[in-house]
Amino acid sequence: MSDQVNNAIGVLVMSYGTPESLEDVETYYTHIRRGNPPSAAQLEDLTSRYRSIVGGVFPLRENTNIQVAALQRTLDELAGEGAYICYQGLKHAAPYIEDGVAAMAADGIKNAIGIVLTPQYSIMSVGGYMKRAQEEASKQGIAFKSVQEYHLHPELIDALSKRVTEGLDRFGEQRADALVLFSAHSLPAKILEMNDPYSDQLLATSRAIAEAAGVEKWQFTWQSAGQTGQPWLGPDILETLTRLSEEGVKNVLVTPVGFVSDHLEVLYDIDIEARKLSEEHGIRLERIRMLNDDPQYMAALAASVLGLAHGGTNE
Ligand SMILES: CC1=C(CCC(=O)O)c2cc3nc(cc4[nH]c(cc5[nH]c(cc1n2)c(C)c5CCC(=O)O)c(CCC(=O)O)c4C)C(CCC(=O)O)=C3C
Ligand SMILES: [Fe+2]
Repeated sequence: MSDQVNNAIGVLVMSYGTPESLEDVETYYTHIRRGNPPSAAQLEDLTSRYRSIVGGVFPLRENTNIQVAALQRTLDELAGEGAYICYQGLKHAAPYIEDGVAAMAADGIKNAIGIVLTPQYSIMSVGGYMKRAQEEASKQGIAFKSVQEYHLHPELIDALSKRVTEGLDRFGEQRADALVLFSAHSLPAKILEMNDPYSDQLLATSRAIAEAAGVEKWQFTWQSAGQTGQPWLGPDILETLTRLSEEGVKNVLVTPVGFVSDHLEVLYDIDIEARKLSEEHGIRLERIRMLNDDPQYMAALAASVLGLAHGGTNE
């Protein structure tokens, strides 16, 4: 098959990946740790966090599947069936990024575009996905371009601002007192020395949503930092919530801007861990509904892919 040219453009849709099952957590965690197996205590800690969010199926796996299928439908509608073919490529689970590119090659695809299911660029995060995809594409003889970021796409901002409005409405009479707390996955603080755009892009997304939703009371905080012995970007959401409670804040709408799915960092780190601390501090914590396969999110992804296909360049 691979000697036959396929004129469709391959779209490599990349996401973090999640274990297949609770038995698979060790393999997954070892991959995240670049081949170093976790200690028994680290493994138990991660497994127990998954146990508290997983009801048979791992939410991120299902949500990535749903997102890729919805993006395929959106591209079919916009460009005609067969013009673009989506493939999944995961960072830390099968089908890995390299598997996705190899599947394109097996189908005879010669031109491909990569896009990651997170809106902001960072050398350590999106840059890592793109490097692996580009390397495999070169090996397979596929011309590859990548969408670097889409953190200010109007459809994305509009979709998120609607969710903020809807989340604030849940506070009822307390709505005017509620504070919108934007959050994103922390990264090792050494990215600050690399001139990385990550934090500026996260703030730009947050500011644009606040403006679109007419929100005046908002802050940004980090979440889900790793324990590596090195400093990570802060303040962490748990510290921020403690400080807010000391300042008398009683109603907080957590709005993750770097995540687009229901998964561990949302369902555990916010919904269980941050909520528990908030309750102890007398804060009512609500969270926006995640985008998952929101049609406007799909429109933002599709427009980014089509923009690059029609002559846009890698930045
Ligand atoms: C920037 C960023 C995003 C957002 C952008 C993107 O989506 O790419 C993200 C998302 C996610 N991170 C996830 C899970 C984990 N990340 C870990 C560890 C790490 N994350 C890092 C960064 C990021 N991570 C980093 C620098 C590490 C340290 C190790 C390393 O240098 O790579 C660990 C190890 C244990 C722990 O630290 O808790 C786990 C289990 C899941 C899946 C959840 C599920 O399965 O439902 C998702 C969506
Ligand atoms: Fe992570």
